[in-house]
Parts: sequence; C-alpha cells; structure tokens
Amino acid sequence: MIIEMENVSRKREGKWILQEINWKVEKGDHWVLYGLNGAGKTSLLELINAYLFPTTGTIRVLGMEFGKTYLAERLRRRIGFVSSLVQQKLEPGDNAYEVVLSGAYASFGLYEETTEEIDQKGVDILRELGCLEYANRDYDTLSQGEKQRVLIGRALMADPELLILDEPTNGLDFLAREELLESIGRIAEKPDAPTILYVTHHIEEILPAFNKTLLLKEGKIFDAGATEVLVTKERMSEFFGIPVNVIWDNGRPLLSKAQAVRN
Ligand SMILES: Nc1ncnc2c1ncn2[C@@H]1O[C@H](COP(=O)(O)OP(=O)(O)OP(=O)(O)O)[C@@H](O)[C@H]1O
Repeated sequence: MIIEMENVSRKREGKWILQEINWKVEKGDHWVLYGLNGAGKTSLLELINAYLFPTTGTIRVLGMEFGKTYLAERLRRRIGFVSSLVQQKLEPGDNAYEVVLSGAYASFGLYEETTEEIDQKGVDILRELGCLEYANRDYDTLSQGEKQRVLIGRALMADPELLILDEPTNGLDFLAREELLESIGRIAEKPDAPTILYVTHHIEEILPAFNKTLLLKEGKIFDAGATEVLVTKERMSEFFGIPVNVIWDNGRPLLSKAQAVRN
C-alpha cells in the first residue's frame, strides 16, 4: 500500500480544512487529485509529505505510520515531489544537469562528489525527458516547460516509490503542456514506474494512465475511484453544482459548461 488514510481530519486556525478522509492508494495505480481552489489539495499533500499532521485519524505512507516508524526525512527521500515550492528552493546558478543530479542526494544544490553511476543516470534521465540539449544551461534561463522537465528528472533520480506532481503544467502554453503530459504519460506507463499522484485544476489533463481519481470538495472526499466512472457528465455536474458536459476523446476528458436550456 502506498498511502492509507483512515478518518483523517485536520484543523487549521479553528477551521476544519480536511474532514474524514478515508483513502487508499495502491501500487500500480496512478491517481489524479482534483479540486477547486481551497478544496484542501495542498493540505492533503502536506499530510502525505509529513509537513503537516492530522488532528485526528491515522496516516500510513509507504508503510510508515506517523508516531511509529515515522521519520519525516526518511519518508521524504522515498517520495519525488515536483511543485512550485521545490522550484523556489533550488540553488541559483546551477545548470539543468546539476539540478537533476542533486535529486540523488535529496539536496538543493550539489554538494557531494558524484559517482560515475550517478552521472550516467542523470544523463539517461535527461535524455529520456528530452532535456539533453539544454543540460548545461543555467536552470534559471530555461523556459517554464523545460524547468518542469528538469524538476521531474530531479525527482526521478532518487527512484521514488511515489511521484507527486503538483500542478506541473502551471504557466505552460498549450503545446508545452501537451509535450509535458506526453512525457508524464511515458513515465506512468513504464513497468517500473513510481505510483503517480497528479494534482490539477484541469480535467483536460487527465491522461489515460491516470486510472484513479479523487475529487476533493470543501475539505471532504466527494468521490474517489475509477476515473472513467467519476469523470462523467452526471457526476461532474453534481460535483460542481452546475450542469457541465464531459466529452471523452482519445482517452482524455474535455469539460465545458452546459448551455442553459431556454424555453
Ligand atoms: N496555514 C493555514 N492557516 C489557516 N488556513 C489555511 C492555511 N493553509 C490553508 N488554509 C485553508 O485551508 C483550506 C484549504 O487550502 P489548500 O491550500 O489546501 O487548498 P487547495 O485545494 O490546495 O487550493 P488551491 O487550488 O487554491 O491551491 C483553505 O480554506 C485555506 O484558506
């Protein structure tokens, strides 16, 4: 089991921001975490990464339970995390290759002498993600799409069991977004892929490989399960509280607001 949450609730400044979360993520599945602004997605990720603890309930991530075998640092080394927070922490002046290599040491900046094996692995990952041509460029000079690839490469260096991608397409144009999604799809479909948890505001980003979806609404699980069962016109209209249309095209859903019927 990758993630197990039992009756998890979390209070922040007197307000329940997550309530009664019961959720299991099994190895072999790839999940989309979908919710509107303020639904609690970031808080849920913080619980998984042990930056935040539940007020009530129990959490086990990668077999480690808080308060028992739980050591936050040890746990985080087994989780690949790609988010704007990680981007902010990077060492200025590092090139793309160095950023990727630093993932092997879970550090921001490269302070250790790398081994030949790690160097080679970094090159392989850069090649796989299509980043080789800008490997020697300063990370800061890369486009947003290139930066996200490098951050995913950095996360993959540590062979994570769980890969969390928190809104990785933020700030990307249509083509850059689709190219990045293609790369993520390729990672997800590899036999030895880490379990992916993909956090997004955009239904259109659900890839065929994301077989499970969690719909989070106002701090509660609205529904969780097979993507094709949840992401339907009926269920999504209930989720939003307004009529919407969902069209599936080539294994990808498209969402639009349904036109009001006029009498
Ligand atoms: N440090 C905090 N103190 C108090 N309330 C907080 C804190 N952080 C988040 N919240 C509240 O918790 C709720 C959930 O926030 P969270 O950031 O987890 O949502 P989200 O789904 O990630 O939203 P978004 O998509 O806008 O990033 C919000 O109502 C938010 O105002």
